[in-house]
Amino acid sequence: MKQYDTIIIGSGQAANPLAKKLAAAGRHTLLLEATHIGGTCINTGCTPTKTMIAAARMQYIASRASRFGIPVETGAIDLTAVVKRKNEIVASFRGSLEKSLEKTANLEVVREQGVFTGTKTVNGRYTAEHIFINTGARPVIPPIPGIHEVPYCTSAGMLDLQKVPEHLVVLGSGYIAMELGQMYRRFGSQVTIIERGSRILGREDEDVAAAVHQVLEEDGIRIITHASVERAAAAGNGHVRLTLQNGQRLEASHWLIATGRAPATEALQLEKTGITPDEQGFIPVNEYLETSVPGIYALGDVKKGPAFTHISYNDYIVVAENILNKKNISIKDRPVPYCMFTDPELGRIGITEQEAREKGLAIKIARLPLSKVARAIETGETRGLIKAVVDAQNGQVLGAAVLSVSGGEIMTVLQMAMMGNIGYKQLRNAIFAHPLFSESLNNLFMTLDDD
Ligand SMILES: Cc1cc2nc3c(=O)[nH]c(=O)nc-3n(C[C@H](O)[C@H](O)[C@H](O)COP(=O)(O)OP(=O)(O)OC[C@H]3O[C@@H](n4cnc5c(N)ncnc54)[C@H](O)[C@@H]3O)c2cc1C
Ligand SMILES: NC(=O)c1ccc[n+]([C@@H]2O[C@H](COP(=O)([O-])OP(=O)(O)OC[C@H]3O[C@@H](n4cnc5c(N)ncnc54)[C@H](O)[C@@H]3O)[C@@H](O)[C@H]2O)c1
Repeated sequence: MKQYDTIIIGSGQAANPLAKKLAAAGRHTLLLEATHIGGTCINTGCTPTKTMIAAARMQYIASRASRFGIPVETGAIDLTAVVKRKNEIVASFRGSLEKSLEKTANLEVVREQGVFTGTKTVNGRYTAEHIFINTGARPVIPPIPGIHEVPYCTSAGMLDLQKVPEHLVVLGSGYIAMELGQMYRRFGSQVTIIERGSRILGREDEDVAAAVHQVLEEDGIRIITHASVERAAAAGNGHVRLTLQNGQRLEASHWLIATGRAPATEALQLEKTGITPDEQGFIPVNEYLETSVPGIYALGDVKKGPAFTHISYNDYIVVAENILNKKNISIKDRPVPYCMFTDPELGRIGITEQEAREKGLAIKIARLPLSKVARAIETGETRGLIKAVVDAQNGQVLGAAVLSVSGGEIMTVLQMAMMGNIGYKQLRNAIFAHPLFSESLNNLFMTLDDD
């Protein structure tokens, strides 16, 4: 049995900085990774999608150039070149991470799947007092009759296609569906999105989701809501025939399943540690990310909660500070900003209007269409809106949605205001450089000018 101070299972977004930090603090650390160093974010998530979405935006800009007086001829996109650029960027990110882990003293990286064989024992030969589980999540495949007899893709497979799909049908309408659906539409595919709920982006406010819906329809994407696939069957030449619950039939050259992600806990054999996952397989943790077994922690998507890279990274900060610096940092009430990388982007922070009303909070809503923003008009990017939820009593910003070019960056300005307790009246009168998108925060909060 090899004894370590720390074992980390999975090279996710918390694992890598944590491994380096603990090793540097003199703790003999083992990092086990089943496939690629860098986890989902670098290999099949954020990095590759945002790299390819940049190509789709380039195509969009080129296609509109003549409206700006610039004579640009656009043709079919070269998907092979797009994928090659993506592979190079992914390889460079992964390569530099691998190198930095390799040269970390006190750290061993082993390419193995981690499986518990005892409370604090992994793979029958490694043991440690502290064990961190950072194994992430995998796509959920819904139990649709016929699904396993036809070809379908998950998000990872969509990033390696060498030919633009003729007709891409996307199941689901979360971030993956929105980002990849719009990307392939811009690459030249016919795209249909199927959502079982009454609208896309079910967690967002209705007006915000409606604005995204409008953008996608303007881009030529067909969206079918209240729809579920009753069965799937092969339709010849590699195509798939999907029958909806109302009898409607769709023929897809490619079928993307984007119906959510489930925690990667099955292979861990958690029963050997005494940890009981919840009914969806997530590992329950307390506000310090400790599981029910002292010394074992769960970080990132494998625990329940928002599944984003920056949240997993913050999980690392929380445990590193608490263990090494004897702090008492909790994940309770931490801000959860996020950004959906459609074009325009949807930057989000804090509470939605819907959540605030359900809680019975006294709120004011500030709303500004991008068509009223000088910078948006000048740059020809008037699609979208900015919306903020404000505490009616003390004027503090409680949440915001920014559907705009650079919407994530503008949202971050509002996040900073929330972190610094800067109320809407200060933002309304603040001096922002003209003509920035962020300058429109003056106008956004002028819409609340009742005093
Ligand atoms: C298509 C896509 C796009 C995304 N875009 C964004 C984005 O723009 N912004 C954002 O914030 N988030 C995005 N996300 C989400 C983001 O990728 C995750 O939230 C993030 O990677 C955090 O993951 P993690 O730290 O939990 O672990 P992961 O990054 O999922 O890594 C887990 C690692 O553990 C390994 N592993 C699993 N089981 C075992 C085992 N038993 N033994 C050893 N190793 C194991 C896996 O191989 C993997 O390498 C995206 C996700 C997808 C799928
Ligand atoms: N920009 C980003 O930060 C970003 C980008 C991509 C992914 N992610 C992360 O990846 C995770 C997974 O994303 P996702 O888009 O797969 O899932 P999701 O959970 O966000 O959305 C799934 C959607 O599929 C619908 N759905 C589920 N089953 C269905 C069915 N059988 N038929 C039709 N519709 C169905 C749901 O109603 C929901 O709208 C998210 O939690 C997110 O945190 C983040």
